[in-house]
Formats: sequence, C-alpha cells, structure tokens
Amino acid sequence: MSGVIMLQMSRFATRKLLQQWNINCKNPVRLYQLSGLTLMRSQRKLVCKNVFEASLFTHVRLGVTSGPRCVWTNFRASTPFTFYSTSTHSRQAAEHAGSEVKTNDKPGQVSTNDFKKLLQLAHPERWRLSAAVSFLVVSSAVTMSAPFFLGKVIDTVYSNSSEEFTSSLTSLCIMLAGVFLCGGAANAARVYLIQVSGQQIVRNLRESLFSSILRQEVGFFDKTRTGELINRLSSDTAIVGSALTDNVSDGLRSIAQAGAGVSMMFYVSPSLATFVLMIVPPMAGLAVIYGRYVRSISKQTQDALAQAMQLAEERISNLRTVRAFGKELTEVQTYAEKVDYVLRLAKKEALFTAGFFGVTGLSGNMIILSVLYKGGLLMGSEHMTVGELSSFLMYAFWVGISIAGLSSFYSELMKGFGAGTRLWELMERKPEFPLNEGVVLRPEQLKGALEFHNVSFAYPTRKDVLIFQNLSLTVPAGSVMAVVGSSGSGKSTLVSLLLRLYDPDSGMVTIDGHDIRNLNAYWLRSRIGTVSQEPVLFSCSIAENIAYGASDPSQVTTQDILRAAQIANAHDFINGFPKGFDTVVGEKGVLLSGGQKQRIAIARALLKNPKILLLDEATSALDTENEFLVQEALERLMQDRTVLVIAHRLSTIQNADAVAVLDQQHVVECGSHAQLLTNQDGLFRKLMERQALLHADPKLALAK
Ligand SMILES: Nc1ncnc2c1ncn2[C@@H]1O[C@H](COP(=O)(O)OP(=O)(O)OP(=O)(O)O)[C@@H](O)[C@H]1O
Repeated sequence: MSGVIMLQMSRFATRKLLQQWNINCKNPVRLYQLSGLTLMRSQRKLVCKNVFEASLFTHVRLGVTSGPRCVWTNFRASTPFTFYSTSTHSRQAAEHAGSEVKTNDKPGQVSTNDFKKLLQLAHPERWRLSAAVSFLVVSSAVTMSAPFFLGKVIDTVYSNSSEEFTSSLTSLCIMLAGVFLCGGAANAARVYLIQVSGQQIVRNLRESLFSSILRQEVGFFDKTRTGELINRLSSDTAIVGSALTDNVSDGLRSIAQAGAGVSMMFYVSPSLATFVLMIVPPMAGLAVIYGRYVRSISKQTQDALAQAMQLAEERISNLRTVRAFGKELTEVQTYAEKVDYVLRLAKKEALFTAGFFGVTGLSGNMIILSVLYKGGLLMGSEHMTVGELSSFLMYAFWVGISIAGLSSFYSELMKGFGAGTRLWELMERKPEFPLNEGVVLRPEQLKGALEFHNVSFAYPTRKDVLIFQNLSLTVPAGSVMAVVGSSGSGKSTLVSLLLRLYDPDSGMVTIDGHDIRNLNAYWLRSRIGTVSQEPVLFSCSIAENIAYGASDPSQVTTQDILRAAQIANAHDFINGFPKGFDTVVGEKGVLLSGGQKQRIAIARALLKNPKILLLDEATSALDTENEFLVQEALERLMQDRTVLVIAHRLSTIQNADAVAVLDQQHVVECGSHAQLLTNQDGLFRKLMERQALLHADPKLALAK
C-alpha cells in the first residue's frame, strides 16, 4: 500500500511541518512537491519508520497552504489515519481532515508555556503549598543539622575523660531529641498539606477536563476514542497532580538537602568535599538523559494503554454482541496483543531504569569507599577527628540520596509535562459551536415551525461523502411530518441537524424563521424532545431516568413522575417491579425490555414538555400489546407539538399531516399520504408497494 502526500506551502514551512509531523511509514511514501521543496524533490521515495500505520494508510492527498488559515484541498482519505503534529495549523487541518490528532512531544522538550500552565494549576493551592514549603524548610534544616550534631556526640563519646562527660552527653542528646521531634512534626505537616493540595489539584483538573469534554461538539466524539478520554480523565490527571505536589515537594527537599549537604561537607572538610563532588556532573548528565527518555517512553506507554483501555471498554460494554458472535477468545487475544505492547514498553523503561539505578547505586558505594579511604588518611595525619569523618560520611550519604531524589524528581516532572500536554490539548480545545451563547426566544415567540433551506451537509469525518445537497423541507408549526426513505438516505441526519449536533456546510435550518446557528444551543435543545429507536437510559432508578427530562430534575415532584409514567403507559409495568419507581435499570437500561425502555423514554420526553418533538420509530418488532401501548403513548406525546417522525409504520405515515421522501441527498417528494400515492412513478408509491410486498413475500421484494 502506498500513499501520496501533496504539500503546497513555503519551503521553510514545509520542512518545519515535516519535522513536526514526524512522518514515518513502513511503506514508501511518494512526496510530490508543488512549491519549493528542494529537500524532498530528490527524494521521490522516502522510506520512513513507524507512524503512518501501513494498514490504515491508503490514499491521502493533502493540499496545505501556509499562513494563518490552513485550507485543505484535494484531501481524500478512505480511512482515517494517525496524524502527529504539534503545530496549531496542522492540528486544525488534521481535525478538519477528520484524522485523529496526537501531539508529538519531542522527548525532553518543555516550553515555558507548558511550565506556566503547570504553575497556573498550582496557583489556587498557593497558600497551602507555601505552608508546606515552610514546614519543608524546618524539616530539612533538622535533617541536615543532624549529622553535624551526631558528629559532636561521637567526638564527645571519644573524649570521655572528663567528669562532665555524662552530663554534656545527656544534655546534647535531650536537645537533639527535641530538635528531631520538631523535625518529625514539620515533616508530617508537610506531607499532609502536600497530599491535600495534590488531591485538590487533581479534583479541579478532572472537573474542568470533564466539563471541557462534555462541551465538545458531537463531531469530536466521532473521531476521538472514548478509552483515550477516560484515560486522560483518570490517569493523566493523577500524574499531573502528583508531579506538581508530591514530586515538587520531594524535589525541593532534595534541592535543599543537596545544597545544605554540600555546604556542610565543605565546612567539615574542603579537600574531601572537592574530591567527592567531582563525581556529581557526570551523574547529573546521566539523570537528564534518563529523564528525557522516561518522558518519551511514558507518553508512548500512556498512548498504548489508552488503546488497550478503549478496546476493553468497548468490548465490555457490548459484551452481548461479543458473546452472540462467540468472539471472547479473539477479543482476549486482541487485548493481550495490546497489553503485550504496553508490557514491551514497560520492559524497555525497566531496562533503562535498572541501568540507571545500577550505575547510581554503584557510584554511591564507590563514593563512600573513597571517602573512607581518603578520610582515613586525613585522620591518620590528624587533620580530621572521627566525629568529623562520621559527619562528613552522613552528609555525603544525604547528598547522594538527594541527588537520586533529584533525578526521580526530574523524570516525574517530565512525566507530568507529558500528561499535562495531553490534558491541555483537550482542555484548550474550543468546541466548534458554543453551548450557551446566542439568542433565547421568549416562550410566546416559539411556535415550532421548522425549515431546512437548501441544506448541504457531509459528516466531518467523511467530508467527501455528501449526505444532503440543497435539501429543502418545511414543517409547519403544530404539524406532524413523517420522513421516509431507504436505509442510509439521511433520515437520522435530519434529526441531528435540527438538534444542532452538526452544522450544515451550506444553507440553513430555521425554527420560526430563526437560523438555529444564532439560537442558544442549550436553550434550543431544551425545547426539543427526542425519542430514539433504542433509547439510552442511565444506570440509575426509573424515577431518576424519567426526571432526567426536566430542565431541573431536583424540582420534579413524585406526582410529576407518576403522571408522566401514566400518560406514557409505563405506570403499570413499573409498579409490577418489587421496587417500583426505585428499580435500577442497569447500564444503558439493560434490565428492561425494548418496549419498556421506549415507554420510559416517552415519559422522560413528556416531562420535558417540548414544543418540538423528534421521533425515531423503532424498527424492531414489539409484541402486539407492547406495540399498542408504545403507539398510544407516542400519540399522546405528539399532541400539540411540531413533530418530525422517522416513520416505519404505515399507521404513522397515514396519520401524519405530510410525508417527506428522502432520496439522492434531497427531498424528492412531499405531500399527504393520499397525494403521494396518486403519483404512479413516485418513489413513495414504490416504497409502499415494496413494503407491502415485503410483508407478503420478502424474497420476491428483495429480488426486485
Ligand atoms: N457520525 C457519522 N459520521 C459519518 N457518517 C455518518 C455518521 N452517521 C451517519 N453517517 C452516514 O450518513 C448516512 C446517512 O445516515 P443516517 O443515519 O442519517 O441514515 P438513515 O436514513 O437514518 O438510515 P437508517 O434508516 O438505516 O437508520 C449513512 O451513509 C451513514 O453511513
């Protein structure tokens, strides 16, 4: 398989973009250059390594213009492909092209912007963190003064000739015990404050991330994997929180202790200190390399984990389908491959970590050995006392621990930046349509007349497949419009456009003459009720599911819920359950039958009391009694509202005020049931005849 990439932009911008894209491919990619890319001209064939997965990469033609707007032309991709980029332009373009967007953090590269954002997260916790830092200063001062005083104790013990020996030793030890007690208390206070701040930051991050996710337009969810979002919400937030608190606190402690330790080493013995510190620069270099590597591999691991989680989540939530197809073993195998990849990355990290800690451990011991050797010589020449050598050793030990702490501080901080980049990418993403901005009509202004004016539309993920082209349709206020058409003709898409889940590419959808793009989307949806073919209920009680329809569920009384359930013909079956309205319906309402779910969804829509109703009739057959009960409930729900119903039943089509027939990207016929039947060559008549034949002889109908 091969692909063609067409680039139309300045030489500099192209080179930069290619660097950022990290374009890699197992297969040869032919690069055609349209303007000034000499670098690539000679390389008609470019063999790259890994990112464009060959299996996903079929045929891609990109037309890119440089400058503030990134206009994409000639883009054709039959399957979405992975697109790695850090530049805003190319990222927007990738989204525009319907590809999955990933940031390509180059290992170890942290911008000041990233740093500022991390600091901003910690800003609300500044007082608690400042208090924690004060306690940190106290506890570190105690820790670092300990070797000095312990050295004094040792010297006192060695000079035990005087009478005052016992009393001075006792008072020194009592004083030291008091100091250590203060240090312990300060350390406990520091840990408590840091942990609380960390949890608070994680909580705030999760809230704003969740809010940002829920604000995104539906098109975003068409191209973003749920598992990836969940992973960001659960694990990335925790990583950032701990990087900012526990890690910074440990890092600061390490810095303070390393600084104090080194100073004390020079104070105790400058010559020994100079000798020992020669080892520090190479160790620091090693730590930086290690930190960079950890950052890059941690990002890869997180991405791989997100993929595994996505698979697990989708298969577990659709277990019935997996079971019905007997795919348990295949799914386990696929999942195992994904977690194997995570394991391979973890092993790589483990190998590197093992090497790093092996080298640091060895260096630590070698330092101690050399200090003992050189210190022994100094003691022999009476340039040092035994207490001083002991103090020095303890300081060297603390400095070693602090430097090891610093290296893990650095790698954890890098992990935090990696996770932070993924979070900010999502939190800063501006939804295509704002949720709560725009015109709100007064109740008396809203009549419910719907109109599609020359609407053309293609889904953002498949820009090259037009669903509607210059489609026009009028639904007068208070009327019932049935929409019919073959499968895939775009009936549900009409509903999505009315709910403003997507915007038309051209033309407009109006309600009472107002372009819905100018209306407040939140208000608009609160005035539209929907009952879909397979209503989704939440895993809570029946009463809560019904109350969900109201704009403020806390204001809904039990009486309201009972009345809605009665009108929706749901009251009797609900009361048949031992827990009645408190019955929990299971995930997505799995504990209820299709007909029962539909009637609860109708009760939910009734409680919303919308002016406009969008119905998608169930195609799946219900038993006669259930069908009658659902139908009756729907008829009650439809009273005094403008209704657009995707109709599958003849009775619905016959009872509607008008019927619109969708075909070939627009409305081909519109009129009453009787009028449309008179058109001998009309599509509606053919559809009806076909449906009648399907009932009588399905084989013959399909053959036709
Ligand atoms: N989120 C989406 N992203 C991309 N394409 C989509 C999306 N949803 C639907 N489509 C495509 O749009 C076309 C119209 O789909 P739609 O669901 O509106 O048809 P429909 O008439 O309601 O079909 P059915 O009667 O089978 O429910 C189909 O070709 C479908 O594959």
